[in-house]
Amino acid sequence: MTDPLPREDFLAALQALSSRYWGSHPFHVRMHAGHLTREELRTWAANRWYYQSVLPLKDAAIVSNCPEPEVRRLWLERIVYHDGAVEGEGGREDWLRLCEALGLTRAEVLDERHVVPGVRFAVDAYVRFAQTRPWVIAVAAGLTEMFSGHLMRRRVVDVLAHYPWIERADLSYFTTRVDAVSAEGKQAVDLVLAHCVTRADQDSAVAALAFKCDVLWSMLSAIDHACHGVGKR
Ligand SMILES: O=C(O)c1cc(C(=O)O)c2c(n1)C(=O)C(=O)c1cc(C(=O)O)[nH]c1-2
Repeated sequence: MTDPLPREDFLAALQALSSRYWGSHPFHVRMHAGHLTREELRTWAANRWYYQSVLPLKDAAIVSNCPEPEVRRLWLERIVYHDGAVEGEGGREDWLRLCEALGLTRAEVLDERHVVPGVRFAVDAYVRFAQTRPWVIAVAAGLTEMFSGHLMRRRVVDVLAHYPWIERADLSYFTTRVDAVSAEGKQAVDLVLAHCVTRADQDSAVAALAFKCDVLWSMLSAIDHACHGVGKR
């Protein structure tokens, strides 16, 4: 059997996947350069809504597969973060407010009429992954959060600079999320490093993170195609 990687090599193998992260996807590049139309931003927001809306289902799948009470306790906070402790609060609500600021009605976001098949397929694959794989491997898939803090910070600056009709308050999803996502990324990486102790588990964790990078990349490709009239039903 192959020896496990030393902790720093395992961490480096995970971090090396940042090159496959959706930060460099052409759609994000165009967004950050100010090249998207209002209609394209609306298509993005309505489609990404589908990702936002299923994150609690993904996290609940991790909780349901995890025998460790201290991990379950930590992970429940993620569900509450997105769903809010009460109606009208939380990440979900902040995303809906962003959609409204971009000119979408709540009803057309909630009924998912703009969600294209490629986005649904990619996002559903992420939920299915969490339902069917060991909890720590599903946690490893979420390690894209390690890369997202930097991207979100840039997004707020770039969007405010290039789309003058968008106000800072409209971006509260990102301004609120940015610290939480960095803390969650740190928490998740510590769990993965502590619980993936065999080489086989380490390899599965790296493969899980590569899979998640592909999920995110595929989502944006489907959104990009939809903006060009391809892939819409
Ligand atoms: O704006 C972004 O670029 C971005 C990326 C990611 C990510 O990398 O998965 C997440 C988020 N945002 C996010 O807001 C979020 O709540 C989140 C949860 C997860 C996850 O896999 O559990 N990723 C992300």
